[in-house]
Formats: sequence, C-alpha cells, structure tokens
Amino acid sequence: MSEAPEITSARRILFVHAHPDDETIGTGATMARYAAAGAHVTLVTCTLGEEGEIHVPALSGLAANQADQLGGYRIAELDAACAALGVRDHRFLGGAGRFRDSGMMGLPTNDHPRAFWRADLDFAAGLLLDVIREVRPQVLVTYDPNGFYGHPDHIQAHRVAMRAVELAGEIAPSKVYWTAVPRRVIESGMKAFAESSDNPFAGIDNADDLPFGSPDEEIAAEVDGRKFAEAKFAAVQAHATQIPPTNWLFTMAGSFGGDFMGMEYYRLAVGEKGPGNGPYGWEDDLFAGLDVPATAPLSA
Ligand SMILES: CC(=O)N[C@H]1[C@@H](O[C@@H]2[C@H](O)[C@H](O)[C@@H](O)[C@H](O)[C@H]2O)O[C@H](CO)[C@@H](O)[C@@H]1O
Ligand SMILES: [Zn+2]
Repeated sequence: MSEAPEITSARRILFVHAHPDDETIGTGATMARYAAAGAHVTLVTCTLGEEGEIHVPALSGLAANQADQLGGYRIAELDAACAALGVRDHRFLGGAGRFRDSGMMGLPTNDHPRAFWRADLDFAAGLLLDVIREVRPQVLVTYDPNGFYGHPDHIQAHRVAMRAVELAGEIAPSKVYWTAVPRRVIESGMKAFAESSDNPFAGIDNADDLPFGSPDEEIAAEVDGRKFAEAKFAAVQAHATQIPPTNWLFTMAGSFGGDFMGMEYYRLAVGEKGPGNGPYGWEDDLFAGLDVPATAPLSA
C-alpha cells in the first residue's frame, strides 16, 4: 500500500467495500474503466478479510484459528488486484487492521471486539467522512441494505457508507449507487450451465432463490467494462486465497468471457438518473447527468 496519490482529476469516484476481493468481484471492470479514463478512483476496504477461507494449501497455516495472518496476506493480494485494475488510491477504513472481518452471519466471530459488524456506526461513518472530505467524490458506490448477499460486513459497509453520506451534508456525493445483478443475467447463466458438470447454480431451481438479483426496472446503470475484462480477470487471480480456479467466477468467465466479467450493474440510491439507453433508460456512465467533464483536470 502506498501513500494516496495527489488528486488532480475533475471526476472522482469512491468505492466502499467490505473485504479484499469484493472490489474486483463486484466492481473491478468499472474501477478499471474509470481509472483508465483518468478519473480519480478511491477504494476504501473496511476489513482485512482475516476470517476468509484459504484455497492455497501452502498458506493454510495463516488461517484465523492458526497463525491468524490471513489479513496481512490479503493486503498484498489487494495491492496486486488494485495494480491490475489501475487503481492507485486504496485505503482501509480507519487504517489497516482497525476493523476485523466479522465472519459469516451468526458465527461467534461476529462478537470479536474489533469485528466490523460491532463497529459504532457514527464512529465508522466519521472515518469514511474524513475520506469524503479529502477526495470530494461526485459518485459513491457501495452495497444495498442487504449487503448484496447478506454478509454482516457487507451490510455494515452499506450502513456506514449511507451514514457518512448523510453526515457529509453539502459535500456529499451527488450520486450513490448500490451494486446489483439483473435477474435475467442470473437466469441466462442458469440456462447456460443447466447441463454442465461445472454448474455454479447447481441445486438452485429459481433465480429468486438467490440472495441477490434485481428486476431490470430497478437497475439504473449498466457499465460496459468489456475492454477491461482481462484486467478484472487478472485482479480475480490476485485474490488466490479466496477465489480458487474452480470458483464460479472462472467457470462463468470461461464460458462468457468479457460479456460476463466486463458488464457490471448498479441501482441508484441517491441522486438523479442521467441520460440512458434501452427500455429502462439504463445509464452507461455513473457520472451521467453530472456537469463533470470526463477528462478535465481538477483545475478546469
Ligand atoms: C465475496 C466475499 O464477501 N467473501 C467473503 C466471505 O467468504 C465466504 C466465506 O469464506 C464462506 O465461509 C464460504 O463458504 C463462501 O464461499 C465465501 O464466499 O466471508 C469471509 C469471512 O467473512 C470473507 O473473508 C470473504 O472475503
Ligand atoms: Zn465481501
């Protein structure tokens, strides 16, 4: 992790994620696209991911119930993923190690004294507000109230981000988005893998049975990052302890390539939807409707 770079771009976008790997899985192509376009992309990750699984056998001793070093190792994985995405401004909320990965909902790890799930909301939101004051992003991206799939750290990241936006007042971002997947994207994946032995949707009969997925009409933006699908794939590979080659992400990437890895979707939680396309007027740019020139330097 290096010092945050000087802010010289007119366009500034802030991503708030729970663990190292979420930035890539949910928003990697979007981050790479805006970084390549010269926007200032800031990533805030709320925990180090200490309670994660370890899919690299040689590193199994780093597990939380053994050497408890996985969090430190995932800092390096995240650095490599950010490098692949072209993201230079990456921070941990309150500094590396401030909040600990809470583990899956209902586990005793939720009660760890530093578990992010237990963090005081206004205190944690105040730490994120410090970043908002410094960066002054026009756009913020985080999860929906369910944390996209119900993980306590994702739910808490949503709550902290939305509270920070509330506390920010006049310097709050003009637009706040929540990550999303259109249900029809899930359904097309289910159809494609129905006969596959590698079916990531095995045992799931209906897209509605998944803890995520939104009706098309609830989607506000479809960001086409297919030119950055390879960068996202490299960033996925950087998170090797979390995402093994057998993971559904690789299965989907192998079958759909950039059409899957490069297309990312968002719901608009705060602000006005800008000009869009298609039957639901989906934006293709998260800055749509904002008077912030795409490549103008900060001084403009
Ligand atoms: C994408 C994400 O949020 N990953 C989290 C999540 O990981 C899950 C966890 O290890 C669970 O035990 C597995 O069955 C599941 O497949 C994983 O996605 O939770 C971890 C612990 O909080 C977290 O470290 C990881 O980043
Ligand atoms: Zn996560």
